[in-house]
Amino acid sequence: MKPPVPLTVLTGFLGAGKTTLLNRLLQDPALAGTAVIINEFGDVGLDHLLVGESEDGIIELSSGCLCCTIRGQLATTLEALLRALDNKRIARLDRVVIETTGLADPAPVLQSVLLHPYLSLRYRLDGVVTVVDAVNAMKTIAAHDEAARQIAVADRIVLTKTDLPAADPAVNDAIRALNPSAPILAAVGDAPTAAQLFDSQPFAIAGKIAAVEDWLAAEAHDHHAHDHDHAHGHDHGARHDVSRHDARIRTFTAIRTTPIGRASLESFLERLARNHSSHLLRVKGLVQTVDDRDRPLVVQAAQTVFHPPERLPAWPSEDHRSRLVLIVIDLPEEAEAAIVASFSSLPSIDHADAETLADNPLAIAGFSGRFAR
Ligand SMILES: Nc1nc2c(ncn2[C@@H]2O[C@H](COP(=O)(O)OP(=O)(O)OP(=O)(O)O)[C@@H](O)[C@H]2O)c(=O)[nH]1
Repeated sequence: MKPPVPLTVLTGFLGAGKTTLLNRLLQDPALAGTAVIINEFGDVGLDHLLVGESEDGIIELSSGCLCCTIRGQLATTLEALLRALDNKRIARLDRVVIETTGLADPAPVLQSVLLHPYLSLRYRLDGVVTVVDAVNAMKTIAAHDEAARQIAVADRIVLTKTDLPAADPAVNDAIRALNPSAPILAAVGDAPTAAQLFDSQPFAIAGKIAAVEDWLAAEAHDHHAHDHDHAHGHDHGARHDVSRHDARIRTFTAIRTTPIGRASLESFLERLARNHSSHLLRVKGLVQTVDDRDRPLVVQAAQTVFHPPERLPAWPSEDHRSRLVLIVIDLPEEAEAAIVASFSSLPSIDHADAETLADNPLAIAGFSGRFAR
């Protein structure tokens, strides 16, 4: 039998910086021959479009969460990769990286490989890399169990957003309380290399807090007892999701078919942040603006931190509609409908009032009110 293929799980809460890190790492020639499996919670996947310049080796698992309803799809995909390698349909498979959704509980993802009779022989769990956002982490750890678990199981931790003024210096201690041994590497400055993050010791429970063993054991029990059919306390999702996540968390997509004036977009985002800040977990989108229809803007927010939008050099797929994926908590349905309506019917005339917005005391933290050209 061929030597096992190293497999890395890349996790971290919503918007922490997983795709950004992956994009940078994939430019390293050491990672040629790496297959990337991307899973998103939103019902319109965007990450696979935002990774790298080509889609070679990028596999998008359909929407839903890897730790829940689509776990079977992960096993099928991992098996299909091995079959393609064995049948020489692909020349090499040097490594697999699985980027989980930000809401994924890592235990079921790990167990779906570790407990699988065939996959556990052909893949070697090389480690868990967890991305932690220095601005939002303290709040996130307190509010979402998954975020604490992602940190606790990590073999390597990458700390992002330490360059932002709102970065919280207490985050290191909070990480250490959950994970006493994983090296913490800063994403900013001397960014971690593939060699520092991959090929660590194989994933092991030793050195991790005792709860990690309990979570994995509980998951192993569920795995055998139910063959994982989201039976244990999962939300059977009235609106969009069938997952184990808090029923308070929802995702929806706003779509717009005509280009937006930049000032209108800025004003929309400003209102979104102002009116719904406590409900926003993630906003991510590709937006067609009036002034540059061929180069979409990538709009990004992690909770209340709106990152400066960036222009892509071209549309990454045939679909040129503006799409905004939102993941929200406790957002009333009427507010969701209002956001969708407002995004889809904004006036497309650009009022060019960016300066007024930049001076606005309600302007979005971390966002100058101006777009990069
Ligand atoms: N200032 C700053 N911004 C960062 C850093 N890392 C990531 N970002 C920004 O954070 C935003 C979200 O980054 P992503 O890489 O898309 O986050 P993600 O974890 O893949 O998000 P999901 O897959 O939706 O959970 C983007 O606008 C990034 O440019 C960092 O170290 N500093």
